[in-house]
Amino acid sequence: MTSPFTLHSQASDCAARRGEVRTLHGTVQTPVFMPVGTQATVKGVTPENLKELGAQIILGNTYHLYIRPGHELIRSFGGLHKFMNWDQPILTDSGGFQIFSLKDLTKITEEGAAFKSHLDGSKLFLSPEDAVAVQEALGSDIMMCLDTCIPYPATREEAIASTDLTGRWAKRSRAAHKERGQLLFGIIQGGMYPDLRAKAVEELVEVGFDGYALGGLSVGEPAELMMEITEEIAALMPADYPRYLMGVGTPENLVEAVYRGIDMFDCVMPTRNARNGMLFTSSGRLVIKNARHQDDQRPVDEECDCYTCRHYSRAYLRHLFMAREILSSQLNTIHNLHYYVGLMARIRKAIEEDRFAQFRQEFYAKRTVE
Ligand SMILES: CCOC(=O)Nc1nc2cc3nc(NC)[nH]c3cc2c(=O)[nH]1
Ligand SMILES: [Zn+2]
Repeated sequence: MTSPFTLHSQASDCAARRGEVRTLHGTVQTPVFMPVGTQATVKGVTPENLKELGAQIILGNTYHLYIRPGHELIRSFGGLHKFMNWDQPILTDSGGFQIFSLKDLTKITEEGAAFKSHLDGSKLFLSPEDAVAVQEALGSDIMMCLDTCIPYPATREEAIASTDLTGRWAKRSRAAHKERGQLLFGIIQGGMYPDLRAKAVEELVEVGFDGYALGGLSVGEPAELMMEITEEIAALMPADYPRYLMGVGTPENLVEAVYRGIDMFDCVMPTRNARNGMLFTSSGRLVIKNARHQDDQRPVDEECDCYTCRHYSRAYLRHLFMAREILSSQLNTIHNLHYYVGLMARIRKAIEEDRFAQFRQEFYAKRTVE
């Protein structure tokens, strides 16, 4: 197994590292934040907007695309890149998380997951092999194994049963994946039990993947617990392979997880919060509908050079939001994604210059809660 990951520099005073992941559609500089594009679009922005704000790689969602428009249709267009006009890397999740979040609609057996479509209630089934086949049809650069995401809290027995099943499914996913340049990542479960997670790492490394993801976190557990598990398990994940923390997180979560050795992140927060009028800035969060922005001529963030901050005032963005204008989502999303992608660029530079621990101090010093 040759690793797609190259380590450029390791921080001298913490686990943070600067690297790159080679994929079919290009090399991704890490640490990296991946905007979420669930239904073959990052909601509210075009691929050109994404390139301008610096996005390197985006997430597609297997479950949603399987349900609609269907992976065979997308295959007939030459895959997801062509279908959505995005020619840079795409990571597709197995959809496991979405299927299991429809929990009352899902039945898990050794064979796979039987579930009802959230669109029309029709009965569907995905085995680990099916999930790989769907992602191969989509042509994603990084595929994820079908896994079972353990809810929080879960008993040790539940965690053991679910983690062991995820391990058997990972073996089947690896066997089903024909080597065509697409990368396949394994997902570490284990609930909030470090010994179960350590065992899961060992088993997945034994099977051999192109990268390893920490699953089953950011599922409602306290932030401290998420960081404890991340710290302990990241240290056990192969240092010469990409480490991906799924579904995380706030800007603070990203800084803390990079500090503990994580390379890759995805989260709906910057895009979803943008549509709800919650904007990220270098000094904290800003709620645009707040009356105090009504006649404020300043941009969202004076330190931001995104398209939105270069052309529009807080007053205008508040007006668009109050009027429920479509442009509100577009401009707010451009700003929030620029903030997240820009934060990762500043983190990469800090690690290159071996001053990440200092960067982390300064990052907190500036955050006065708005
Ligand atoms: C992105 C890879 O996803 C998968 O294929 N399965 C999976 N997805 C998750 C997504 C998550 N999002 C959050 N919080 C917002 N936690 C997550 C966990 C998983 C997971 O365990 N397994
Ligand atoms: Zn901005």
